[in-house]
Amino acid sequence: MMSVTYGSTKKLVRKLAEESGFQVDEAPLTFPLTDEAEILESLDSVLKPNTTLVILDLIPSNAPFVLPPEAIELCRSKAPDAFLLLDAAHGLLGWPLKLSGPRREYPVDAVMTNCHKWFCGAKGTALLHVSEPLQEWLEPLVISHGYGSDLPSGFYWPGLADWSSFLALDEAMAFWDLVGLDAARTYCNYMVRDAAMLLADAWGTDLGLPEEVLSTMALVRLPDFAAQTGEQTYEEAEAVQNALYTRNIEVPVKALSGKLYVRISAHIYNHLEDGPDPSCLEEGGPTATTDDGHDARWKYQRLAEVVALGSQSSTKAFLRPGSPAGQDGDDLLQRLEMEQPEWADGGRAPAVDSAVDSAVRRGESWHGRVRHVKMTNPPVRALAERNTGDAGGRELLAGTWGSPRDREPRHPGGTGTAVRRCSARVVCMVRLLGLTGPIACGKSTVSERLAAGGWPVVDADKIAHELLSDRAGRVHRRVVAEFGQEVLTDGAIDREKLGKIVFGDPRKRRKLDQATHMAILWAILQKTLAFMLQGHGTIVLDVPLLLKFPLLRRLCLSAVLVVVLSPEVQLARLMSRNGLTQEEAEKKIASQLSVAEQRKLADMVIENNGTLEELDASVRAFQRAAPSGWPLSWTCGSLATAGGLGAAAGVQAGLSSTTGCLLGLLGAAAAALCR
Ligand SMILES: CC(C)(COP(=O)(O)OP(=O)(O)OC[C@H]1O[C@@H](n2cnc3c(N)ncnc32)[C@H](O)[C@@H]1O)[C@@H](O)C(=O)NCCC(=O)NCCS
Ligand SMILES: Nc1ncnc2c1ncn2[C@@H]1O[C@H](COP(=O)(O)OP(=O)(O)OP(=O)(O)O)[C@@H](O)[C@H]1O
Repeated sequence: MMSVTYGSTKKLVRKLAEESGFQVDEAPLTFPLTDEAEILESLDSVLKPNTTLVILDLIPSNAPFVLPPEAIELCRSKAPDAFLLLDAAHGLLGWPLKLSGPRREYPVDAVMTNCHKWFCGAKGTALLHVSEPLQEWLEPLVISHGYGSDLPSGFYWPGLADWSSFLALDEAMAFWDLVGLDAARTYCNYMVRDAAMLLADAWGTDLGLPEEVLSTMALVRLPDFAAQTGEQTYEEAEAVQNALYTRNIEVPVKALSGKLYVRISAHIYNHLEDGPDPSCLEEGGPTATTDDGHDARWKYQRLAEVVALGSQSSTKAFLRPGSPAGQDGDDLLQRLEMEQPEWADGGRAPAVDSAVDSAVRRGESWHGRVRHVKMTNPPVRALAERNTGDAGGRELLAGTWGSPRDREPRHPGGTGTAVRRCSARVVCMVRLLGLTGPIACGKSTVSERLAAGGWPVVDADKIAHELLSDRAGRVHRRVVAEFGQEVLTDGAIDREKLGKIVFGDPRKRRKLDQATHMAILWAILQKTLAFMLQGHGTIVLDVPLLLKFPLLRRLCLSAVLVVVLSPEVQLARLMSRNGLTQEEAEKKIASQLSVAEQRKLADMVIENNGTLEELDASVRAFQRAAPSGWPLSWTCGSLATAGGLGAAAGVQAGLSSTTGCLLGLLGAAAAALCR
């Protein structure tokens, strides 16, 4: 391990060493560190061929540099048999930690990290990843029901575990999908470097680490205090840290190479004015630093000021803030409060406080409140909007997905109302999400992912194919009657032939629509009802020509998600997927509404110009951020409308007109009552 390895890890290793008699070597480091090569040299000096265990911090808490990936190669070459363990406690935001796959950057034997720090999960959540060949070494601390099955099962049943923190991780992941981890990291990095410079300038000192190894934290050397002599120790660091704490400043102080350093951090929930404008993320690097004197950086200013004043007084006075003014020198806190009254109440940024208060007043649920606070925080909102990049993203952030009723207080009438409302929701809760977009935009690709995330999909294209291929069916009959034998191959409708006819001719396309659309709608309703009866809460209706089904769109759907892409990418993907010439592909595209027109249908938009990985991230973010639950009246409205439409379709499908009319009337009455 290194001299800066985390304190509790060191204690554990030393205890194990005492018990088993192995030797512990610490790679020494001298601060300030000027070059990351010093880290490698230091490691090189302690690694031996018979080293059995190497524990490295990805970002050591005591000296937060990002471990150079070459350190892993070095360990592998100098200590080939060692078990390599990476402690990535600060890694889930600090560094793009890749555990597997060809671009695995830290190919170690095991990685562990908490999820509650930078990742914003609940306390008690963590991640342990062990490389496959070594997984058989791994034993849960408690042997229980799952033991002996596959590896994860062995860990699942340790007894009276409380799963709530673990389950809440979904919320954290959805949050990061929205905000974008890479952008967040960059934002924090600029902010922390900015703050570190400010402090070093104010104190006339230097940084403990070179800028290029910083992630979301930095070390800044404290100025020497008046009576300070010789090497500074851990105890002195602790005393200064406590002295700052009593002045409403919470910052870790470290003693490194005989000097004291503060470790500062930046997270995205820091108030916008604390750091750079998110425009620093645009190409060309950092632009705006907040140097215009408004209350930007007030926390850092305050730290700078308190320490600067402290360093002028005697160390003794600084360490005894409670002493009355005049005795033992200055009472710093009193002086500061006179000079900067707004600093006296210390602590939290006012904007966050008021956001929490107003959310609580509105009676939002815990999740809603957390999301509200996170999303109304200016830098978080700016980053998330930048990440999702469209009005759809903003809708999600504002939590307005679905009916405005979702924003009402959850349980205004007390527990009884809450329970009644909940049971009504359990019985009737269903959301029908329309998924549409121009040809080859990626609807099927998106719906596959939504289905993998647990939302069943009704696929209109697939329904159309099934209807066309049913030789005994009405649709088959009507199409053959309309287009003749020339669309058949071996007695079956040949979609390629039919496509060639209709995609070049709007009149023929209309004929095909007339022959198919009612039956398609009917089948959509049947399949949707089947999914509803199976108890699904959200059902996706993948309907490419949603515009042609206005009743379905307006009356039944909770929201419409449109997948869009640029015309060039669309053309390329269509040609490549269907093996079409440019002319054929252009004909198909021209037979539909333009991308711009389809956008107008959208309650939410997913852009699909990027890679499949990017699409994955957008879909996951969308799915996680979607609210659960759907107000009863909307569901009744949807059901009733579905009933009405179903009746109409039923007539079309051959039921008696009286039955159809009765069903339709019932549906319409229910819809009118409920909406
Ligand atoms: C024309 C047919 C035979 C072509 O079949 P093929 O297998 O080549 O294409 P596929 O069915 O996968 O459709 C691909 C895409 O073409 C577009 N498209 C299909 N039909 C139409 C149409 N009538 N008008 C405009 N665009 C259409 C949609 O974007 C669809 O996603 C087939 O699409 C069809 O039967 N269409 C009529 C039924 C319909 O409207 N389907 C869309 C479901 S809402
Ligand atoms: N982000 C992406 N990167 C690369 N290829 C993609 C991406 N998204 C979709 N594709 C590919 O583009 C093609 C069209 O996607 P898909 O079939 O999902 O579109 P669609 O909207 O369902 O098409 P249609 O309108 O014909 O039903 C497919 O070959 C798919 O694999």
